[in-house]
Amino acid sequence: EVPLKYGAQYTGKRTDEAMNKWRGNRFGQFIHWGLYAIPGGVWNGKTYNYAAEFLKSSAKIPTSTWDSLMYQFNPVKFNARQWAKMAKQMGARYMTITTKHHEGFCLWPSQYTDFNIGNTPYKKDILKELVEAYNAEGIDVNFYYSVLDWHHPDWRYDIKSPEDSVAFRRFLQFASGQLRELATNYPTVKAFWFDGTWDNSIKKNGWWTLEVEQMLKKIRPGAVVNSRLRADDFGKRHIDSNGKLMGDYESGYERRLPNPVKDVQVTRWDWEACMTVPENQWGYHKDWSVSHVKSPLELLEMLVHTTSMGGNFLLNFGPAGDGSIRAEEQHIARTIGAWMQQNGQVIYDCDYAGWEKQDWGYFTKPRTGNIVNMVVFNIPVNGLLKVKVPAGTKISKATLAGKNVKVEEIAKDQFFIHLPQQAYKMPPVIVLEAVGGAKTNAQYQEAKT
Ligand SMILES: C[C@@H]1N[C@@H](c2nc3ccccc3[nH]2)[C@H](O)[C@@H]1O
Repeated sequence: EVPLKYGAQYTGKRTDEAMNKWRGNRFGQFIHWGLYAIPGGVWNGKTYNYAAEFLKSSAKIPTSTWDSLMYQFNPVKFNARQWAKMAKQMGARYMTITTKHHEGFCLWPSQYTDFNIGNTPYKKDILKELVEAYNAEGIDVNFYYSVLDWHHPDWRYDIKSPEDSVAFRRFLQFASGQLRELATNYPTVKAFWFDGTWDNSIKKNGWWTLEVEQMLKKIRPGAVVNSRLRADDFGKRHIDSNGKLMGDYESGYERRLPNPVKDVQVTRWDWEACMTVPENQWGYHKDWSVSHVKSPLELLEMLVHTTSMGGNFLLNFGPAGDGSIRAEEQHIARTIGAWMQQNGQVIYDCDYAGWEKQDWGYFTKPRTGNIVNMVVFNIPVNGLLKVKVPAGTKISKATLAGKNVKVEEIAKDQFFIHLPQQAYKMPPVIVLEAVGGAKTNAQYQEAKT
């Protein structure tokens, strides 16, 4: 091991109450909302198909022009309570909001920059409205914060001169101040989701990333911080030079999920995947016809896949500039919500079962008891669902929607589960009572980084 001052501060999963709640939440709503939602990917009559929140760069818009969008921000259809009710109905247990994205515009009245909601026609503190509305629905609120800031004159992509060092040190003070005010003024915040931390300027200031993590946890004991913030003494990010995860959970899965067979080592720590509905749109884009738009079922399968590997799934919504939620996203919330209403118990507080992944779908395991859940996405044509279980496991009971289903042993540690013949519109859940059987030795090598 190399001695590190700014590397991982601990190893293994946190087991304090705040982290157990963060882990058990399992399903979150990501919200990307900022000035980029006003043009929605279209500039001077031209549609840019790249991510809408990058329109400033894809349309090569000067900062002064982009920043004047602030004077147009007046979301007349914004209703925080309606958003929160929709998220509740979807079954989200937490919500992560972009307090400030790469453009540098702040959804809260920051004392550290005028480029904030207070100087828009809307004027009011949108962040406060959202925190209160979501907390009132029993939904935890986490803050996304982009360190990368296209607006701030002291931002640097790299440090190549003494002037760069002086400017960037001022920038880091600015960012620390903003984070302090976010942690202090919104005391119910539960976690911080850092982004925009991949540039050399941050890699060369790993000390600051540890200082921020420690400051936030001092102001908000129990706060959860993602690995994406952190760089160690040598600029290694997420995982330090000794192969140890920094921060409280691994946050490298952006628009992709770990493979349930090849990437099973991800289960050794907490992690979260964030996902767009189109191929690559986080902010509102007027034209979703240019790429595949994932169906509610595709997204539900990703949620179950994530839970089955011990991770959290953060599904993105990009509200329009007027504060409305587009029809596709409302449909997703309703459809997933209907299934979660009946089956949330196989997601919330559930984890990796340690059983071998099979083609029919995914296993999840509640924290306590000898239950293993099967979420079936691929229904066998003959109605006989073949299940392999760890050596020596006996299945004492199997139920589908509370009714017993026949379990027929067909070989050592292999069973047919007789599925009721019906049209399955949504994935059925089979609850197994399983006893005995050694947990498959899901031990894995420490990551070699
Ligand atoms: C969580 C996601 N991360 C941001 C992002 N910025 C990027 C810059 C370069 C390459 C990929 C990026 N994703 C996206 O805009 C979104 O906020």
